[in-house]
Amino acid sequence: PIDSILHPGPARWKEVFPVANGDRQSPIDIQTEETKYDPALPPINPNYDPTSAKVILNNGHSTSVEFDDTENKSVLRGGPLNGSYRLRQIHFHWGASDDIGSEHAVDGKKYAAELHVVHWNSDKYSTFVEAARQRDGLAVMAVFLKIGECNSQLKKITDRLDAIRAKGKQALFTNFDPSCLLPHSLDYWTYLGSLTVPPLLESVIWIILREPISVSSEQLAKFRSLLCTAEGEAACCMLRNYRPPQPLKGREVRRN
Ligand SMILES: NS(=O)(=O)c1ccc(-n2ccn(-c3ccc(F)cc3F)c2=O)cc1
Ligand SMILES: [Zn+2]
Repeated sequence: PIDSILHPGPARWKEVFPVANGDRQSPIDIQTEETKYDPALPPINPNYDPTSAKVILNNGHSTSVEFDDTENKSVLRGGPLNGSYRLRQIHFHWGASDDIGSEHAVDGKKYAAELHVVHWNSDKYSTFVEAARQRDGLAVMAVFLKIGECNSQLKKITDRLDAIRAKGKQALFTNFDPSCLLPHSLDYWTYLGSLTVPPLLESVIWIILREPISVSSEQLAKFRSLLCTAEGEAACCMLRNYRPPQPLKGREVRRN
């Protein structure tokens, strides 16, 4: 199963998922001097209903908040997107220390962590799984987390992590609008890429917000105390879960 390949780490994923060496893999290191200003790019327009939030879970390689995506209650529109992309889940990536942890990098600089807000094209496709196999099927908005003040909005998540320490555990988590985790500015970079975790499908329109949000060192430590093992197994902490930057292979990165 996918879990067993996750453990050896990103270097061995290509043995099971040849697309790991594909032409539009993620994450990437964004060279800001090479990004192209596109005056035709409109603002992004997230519109989330807090009652869509359902559960917070530990899936063994990250923690995610899952949303009800059976109707168009929480959607992302605008930016590089054609039509509505329905919110499915949010999750995080982090590292073993505060100086690394993000998946995307900016001019070689990595942030302490990265939030991913995952959506699928509900105008053209009927399920997430179907959309995940299409070139324009998914849209993931990425937000960088930098070490600083305790983030009171993020506290709603970090305070629940002790209830889902073991892999497979979940807890009710509703009345949550992920817009509360977005920075003041919604300025972004955008490029065509992939899932950064197996099955590494090349179906993601990436929207990377240029302004980071803050996270305190103590909050970040709580993510690292999550376990990638189930209850009853020898405990193993989820110290890192980021994929390193992948070759750009001629792709363009645009900015609004
Ligand atoms: N880090 S990320 O690029 O945002 C990212 C990486 C991997 C996934 N991912 C992996 C498996 N799945 C998945 C879950 C349920 C399902 F029915 C089908 C999937 F592909 C998924 O959404 C989702 C998001
Ligand atoms: Zn992710």
